[in-house]
Amino acid sequence: MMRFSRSPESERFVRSLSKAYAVFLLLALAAVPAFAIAYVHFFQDPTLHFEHHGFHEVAIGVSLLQGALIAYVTFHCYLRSKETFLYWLTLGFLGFTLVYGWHGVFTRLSDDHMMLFILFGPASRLVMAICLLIGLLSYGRDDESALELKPNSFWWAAISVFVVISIIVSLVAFSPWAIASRWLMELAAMGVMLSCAVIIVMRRINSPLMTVYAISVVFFAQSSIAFMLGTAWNHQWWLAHAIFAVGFMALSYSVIQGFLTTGSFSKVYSQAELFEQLRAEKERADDALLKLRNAHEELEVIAATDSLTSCANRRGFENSAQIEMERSKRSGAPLSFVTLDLDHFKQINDQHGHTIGDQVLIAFVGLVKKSLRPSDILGRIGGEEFAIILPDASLDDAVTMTERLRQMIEFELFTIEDRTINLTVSFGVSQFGVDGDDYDALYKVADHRMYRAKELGRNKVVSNEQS
Ligand SMILES: Nc1nc2c(ncn2[C@@H]2O[C@H](COP(=O)(O)OP(=O)(O)OP(=O)(O)O)[C@@H](O)[C@H]2O)c(=O)[nH]1
Repeated sequence: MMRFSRSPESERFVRSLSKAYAVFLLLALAAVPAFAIAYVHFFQDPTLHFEHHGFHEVAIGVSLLQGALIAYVTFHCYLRSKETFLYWLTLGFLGFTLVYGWHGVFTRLSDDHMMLFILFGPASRLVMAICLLIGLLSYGRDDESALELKPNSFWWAAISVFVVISIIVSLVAFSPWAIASRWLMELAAMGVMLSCAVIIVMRRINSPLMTVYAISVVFFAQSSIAFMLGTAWNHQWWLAHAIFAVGFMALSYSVIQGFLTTGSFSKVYSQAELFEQLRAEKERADDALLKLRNAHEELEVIAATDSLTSCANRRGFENSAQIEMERSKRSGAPLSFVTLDLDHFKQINDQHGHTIGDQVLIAFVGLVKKSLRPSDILGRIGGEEFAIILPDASLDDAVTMTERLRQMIEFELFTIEDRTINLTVSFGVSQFGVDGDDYDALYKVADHRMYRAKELGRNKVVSNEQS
């Protein structure tokens, strides 16, 4: 039966297709107002009006409340993240609210002083657009170390500027440039909002919040087009309000999400980003754990190794001996134990110095290791005393092997720094299960026999009590 299966190529193709479709959806969404504007422009009678002062005042009142609330929330985001972008966004909302308020206040003057009523609309959107643009230019570029909260005086100065702007707008409304300034401000607001969208696209800022932000500014830009095509109270004019309101609410939603998560616009994570961070964190933790384990193992090795000769130290040797004795117990294979002590080593130290003595110990260990089987374990018990575990070796095997070793050492000439040193060693041998059932017993017997070898004149192997 034929089955569909995933292949890297098909996966890549679907991924590219999905990405392209996501871009198309965003573009289509951003362009929705344009369709509505075109529809109203071409199919509605532009003289149709809905002049209702009370409704307008309520609508403006609601948007002012939203503006004030969102300015306050943005301000709190700013207090948390100190991002330059966020104080400009706060200023944008604040400026919009303060200037736009007059548009509502002068609703009932619209019949007699149309320009006084109208001009505050584009003025407020232009103020917001400029703040958004300046903020956007600093988006993600803050030098973390230099982030400092603005003093209170800064905010009072900003409020004063917005009040001054409102006064200027009022004055312009009564001037001969009123109509021209309306067009100029509307075009400027549109241009600045579009510039914001272009910057976001050019800088490839595609975090979820900034995507909503981009759509909002495109909505704002289109609301300016609708305002320019409409006249006060007609449907295009109301539609312009609606488009602006949708953009404003979408932007407010972003701010709320920013506030409820990281308090920052640039540091709000999508689910995908969170998973990516989680994966990276886990990788880091696994890596650290592995390093820790390796370090631990290295430490274990160091703790079980003699630093001078690099063979097992007393602790390491005893551990290995325990393991081998357990193995021998389980398998029933013989196991022998040898202790060895260098003869008259003090004389070597006295004659050649301690450093040469060290070199002799190192060379001695090298020689012994060479003659042992890989399964045999050599350990330095202390000073010039060593021990060997011989797995799978009966007492006879151990004696044969030890005798061979004894002779080899006896005839070896250790050459260290132009000095030739001769060495002999005394050995004591014991067998596991015969001379003792645990490490201490086995060691004690072998050590006793080794001292016996010393007594017998050194350079000997002793493996029983009769010697
Ligand atoms: N160079 C060097 N000497 C060591 C080390 N550990 C112990 N020794 C020396 O080994 C010598 C042991 O001396 P003794 O216990 O009298 O034994 P010995 O001279 O070997 O004589 P016998 O064991 O009776 O044959 C001492 O001089 C210690 O200083 C070491 O790490 N390096």
